[in-house]
Amino acid sequence: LSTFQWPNPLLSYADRQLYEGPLQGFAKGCPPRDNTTIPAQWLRIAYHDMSTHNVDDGTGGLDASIQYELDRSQNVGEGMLTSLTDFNGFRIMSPFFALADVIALGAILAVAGCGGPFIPFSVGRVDATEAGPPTVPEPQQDLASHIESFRRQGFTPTEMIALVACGHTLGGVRQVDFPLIVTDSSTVLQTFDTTPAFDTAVVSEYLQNTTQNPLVIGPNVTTRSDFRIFSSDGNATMQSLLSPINFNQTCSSLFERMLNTVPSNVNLTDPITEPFDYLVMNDNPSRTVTLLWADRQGSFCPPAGCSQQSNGTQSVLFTIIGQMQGVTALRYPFNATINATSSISKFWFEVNENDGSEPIIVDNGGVGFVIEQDSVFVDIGRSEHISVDTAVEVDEFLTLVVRGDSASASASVTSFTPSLSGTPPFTPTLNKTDLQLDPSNPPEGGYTFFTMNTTLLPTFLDITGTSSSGTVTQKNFDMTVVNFPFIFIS
Ligand code: HEM
Repeated sequence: LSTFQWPNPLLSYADRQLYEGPLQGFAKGCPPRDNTTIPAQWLRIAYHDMSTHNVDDGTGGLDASIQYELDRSQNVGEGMLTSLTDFNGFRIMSPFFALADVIALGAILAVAGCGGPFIPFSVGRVDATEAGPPTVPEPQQDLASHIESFRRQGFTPTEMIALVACGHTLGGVRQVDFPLIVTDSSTVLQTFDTTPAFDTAVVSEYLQNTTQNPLVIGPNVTTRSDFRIFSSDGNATMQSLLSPINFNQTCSSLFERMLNTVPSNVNLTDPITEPFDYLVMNDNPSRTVTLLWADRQGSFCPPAGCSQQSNGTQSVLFTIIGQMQGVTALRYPFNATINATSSISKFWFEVNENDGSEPIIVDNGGVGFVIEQDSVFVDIGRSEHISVDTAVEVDEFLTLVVRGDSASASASVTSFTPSLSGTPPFTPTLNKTDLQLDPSNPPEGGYTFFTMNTTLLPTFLDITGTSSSGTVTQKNFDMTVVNFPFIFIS
């Protein structure tokens, strides 16, 4: 059981993306693409995006400015646009989860997907709205320039050696983009080492002089940047990285710093290192989990009400991150009826292993899971997900029903829709809609009902109700995790 305090939309969402999110499907098993691997492409773009950081004035860093910098020669490469399209395509950007957070998540999944170490995930990045300075190091630059580039990005000369070795254990150099580095035109991509995995082969092959790394042994001495960097301390750092344990520890902590390199006015969360949205425990078939709640007046309700046992269990399918950490979890769903008049102010759980031990109370660190307001919210049960088969196509839309307290005079919804564009920059659309009173749901139980039609494309909604007693907003209603009642019309 964790110390995580609910509600925290950013941490909850980031945790879910890390442990149950869809992005891992492209990283799991280190899958090949474009003669390299998807993870190699994802790791490189994270470094290039971060490369705009300047420690001296606190500007730049991992801020998705890369989406405005793709036309620069230093960002040449098949994987750049493809990776950004991957990240946008999963539609996991949210009002509080920036593209830069998705780029960081991509790098974490990339390293894990190829068998590398876990990198703790901090979130809260902010996307830039324009390009940063052209400060990605390039192979033809000399050692002094590279040392200065890494200093400006916040890394010492020793850390530079390790960071490049950790990065260049994946992927390689493309002939069409770097014809002076990979001169054999029959080679599409020359890998940095002989294994696609995230491992020490890049180090051992370099130290054994068997390396094929074109930035070490390429015919053009000027572009042997890896050679100059790796040998800059007499190979001392490379020798230390021969140990797989040290390699993994060093790469994990340097990548964590790389991903957390953000403009100085951006504050990141503490790192996420466990799935805290759940009770993570071994399976116990005789366990019972009870949901309890207090009414709006603050009292725990009379015997018949305000407690409900879970109706079954669902096992949680963890991503590669959960799998590598060996965690297992069960989710306990509940179906509870709450009296509209007495309503609910907070809820908590009782977990009973039924093995003679004391039941455990899970109450959000003592305060309970507090429902801040019950004036305005989406009425999931009265909303409908409608699918119409027109013989030509299937149209899908939602009829959303919003409940406002009886005095509500008006209600509006601001929707967040991730970019539908095929090309960067991928900027979301915000749309505000005023809601109509819902004729099919007359006022009841102290509530007025409003309705709107929408497509399934928005992912987050802010719902605002205004009455003589003031304005109340339910922020960040996550459309992607709700199963609305489904209606099929043919
Ligand atoms: C002096 C610093 C560096 C130089 C000069 C450099 C240079 C290069 C070059 C020329 C390529 C080939 C790109 C292509 O053909 O598409 C490449 C690929 C790559 N670099 Fe670096 N790099 C540097 C530092 C780093 C760092 C710190 C990382 C850490 C994440 C990194 C990660 C990668 C990866 C993963 C690839 C493979 C991409 C793929 O296979 O698609 N590089 N690098």
